[in-house]
Amino acid sequence: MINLPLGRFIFLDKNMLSLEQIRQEITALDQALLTLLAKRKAIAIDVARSKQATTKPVRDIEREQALLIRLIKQGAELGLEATYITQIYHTILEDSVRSQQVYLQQQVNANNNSRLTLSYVADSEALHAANNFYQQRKTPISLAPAAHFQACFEQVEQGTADAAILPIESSSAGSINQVYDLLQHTQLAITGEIVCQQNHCIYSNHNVGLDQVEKIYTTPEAYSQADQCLLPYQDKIHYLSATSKGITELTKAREPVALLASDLHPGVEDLSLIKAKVNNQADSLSRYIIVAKQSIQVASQVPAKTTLVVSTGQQAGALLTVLSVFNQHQLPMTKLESRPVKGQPWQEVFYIDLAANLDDLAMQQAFAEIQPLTHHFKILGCYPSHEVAATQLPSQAYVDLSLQQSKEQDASAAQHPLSEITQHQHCVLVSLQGNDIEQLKQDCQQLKQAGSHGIVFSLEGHHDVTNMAQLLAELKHTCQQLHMPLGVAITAPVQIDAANKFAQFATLPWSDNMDTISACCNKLSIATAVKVAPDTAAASWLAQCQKLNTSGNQRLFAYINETAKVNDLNCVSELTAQGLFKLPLLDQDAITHATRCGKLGAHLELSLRRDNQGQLEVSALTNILAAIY
Ligand SMILES: O=C(O)C(=O)C[C@]1(C(=O)O)C=C[C@@H](O)C=C1
Repeated sequence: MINLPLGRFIFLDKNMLSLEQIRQEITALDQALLTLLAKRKAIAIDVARSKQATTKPVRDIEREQALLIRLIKQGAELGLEATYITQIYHTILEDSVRSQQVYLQQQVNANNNSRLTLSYVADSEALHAANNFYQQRKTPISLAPAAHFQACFEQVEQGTADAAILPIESSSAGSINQVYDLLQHTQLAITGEIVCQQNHCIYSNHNVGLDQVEKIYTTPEAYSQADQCLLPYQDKIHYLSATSKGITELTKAREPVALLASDLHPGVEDLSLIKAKVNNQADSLSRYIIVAKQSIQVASQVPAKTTLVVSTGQQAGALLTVLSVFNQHQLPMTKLESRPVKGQPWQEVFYIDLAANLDDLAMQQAFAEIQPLTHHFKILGCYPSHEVAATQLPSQAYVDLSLQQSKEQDASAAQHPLSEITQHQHCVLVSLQGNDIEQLKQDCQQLKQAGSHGIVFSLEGHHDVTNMAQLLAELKHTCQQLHMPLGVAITAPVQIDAANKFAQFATLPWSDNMDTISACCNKLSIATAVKVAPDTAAASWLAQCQKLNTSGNQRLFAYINETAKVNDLNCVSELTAQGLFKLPLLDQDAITHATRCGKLGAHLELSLRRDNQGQLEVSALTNILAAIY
């Protein structure tokens, strides 16, 4: 029998009570939870005060890891899943870090929380980002809508607004050139950044499919973030200068028409959602900057970014010389953008973001060194970095936790077919195969309950494009509902289009015919892991790796079968150390290391099979993959 969490038994007892009574109990529990969360948040400010005195950085990753491990252990005793705990605590810790940063920033900038007039382009999702940002700072805002980005700059320069929020880049469509060009000449300073997730969706005035709509309205910016899904409907696309105009068109039209818009755009909530999350990339992030007349200081405990603009002239190696100064002072560059200079054909200025505080000694030294190397050099601002990356646990911690838990499990639970997953519940991808979608849906549900983090569906034997698309569309839907990533194991080029459309990552077998594998990788737009062949000679490793590296897929990984010979591992490690094997290699060491750096989560891949009686069984550990999706 599956080891049911304790909570389920309590739930059965509660069936004896009326729904009303149970809901009252839930309401009381929620109230108690909120009171505790508010207390925790208040204590975070005490921590910030103590850090102000000791100048310790706000973030303490080791403390967070220890806290998560302790909570996962305590949670397991209470029947709570590890993923449930880590998800909740990532949110709590993010809020704690942000609250501390806001407090420390207010100390160094003497912020009095008085009302601020914020300029923004009226037709944009920026408002949503700004509301969250200023709410956290307990700063009330009045809005000053502007018709375009230039008007935002003008309002702040002329004093009719205190600050402006402007989009600067999106992770799927790149930089917003107009805003970069306006930064070239402004006297304003960048005082903040906001990064937020954006989902583009298709809305309509009728509840119909895309085939039935006559027109699809979009702005060029929105289109560039979701063009792949609209390729079959090119003749229906109508461009508009603003999404709000599209909303007006949809309200006016009698016939079915559609609009591509961000789900954060005001007004979309009154339309029918006909296709959700159509972004070319699953996670589409938008980055905004805040500009104001006065630059700000960033407290030394808070991670900072500094943005500057330089021009170097066109002599050979000029930009390289400037960038190498940052390298020598170990100042990480997070963004480099070039823009043409108006009136000077083929001359360019470079915008550089550095992950460092302007007051750092290394920054001051670097700036002193680069000034003589540049024609033009201006600091656009130093501001708190918005990103608070969720702390990952080292994979060894997961292994220790599952070993400890498996020891504590009674013998009958250990014999359950899915107990292999339960034992590794924090780090498992399960591969499964088949044709029967109902059966597959059930399997996914069981796997989720047993603690699997995701699915790798084997496409072996699937060649019919239409059937494959139908099956994967359903599987994707099921996995989305279960919050599990869907990967596919590709065995033939005909499966690639469906993989790109429905899966979050793909695995490919290593093959002697590297041209075919390389061609597959080239066409895959999702993260792709290529399984490493056993017993390969060093020269052949290199040749294969070079082929893959020229495939054009930027999210390519090699991964090693756990049963690979020690010889293979040594050979690849040696070549990697010499800088010859350039594909990121996901062996156990790499995963542990990456997880420690908070970059990748470790996942073990198990296989799900059915025995002759149709009983589920999980094979022993087969592969090790990292969370590349
Ligand atoms: O203990 C600290 O140093 C804190 O700042 C508190 C806290 C937390 O909220 O638990 C928040 C941020 C740190 O990264 C670690 C823990």
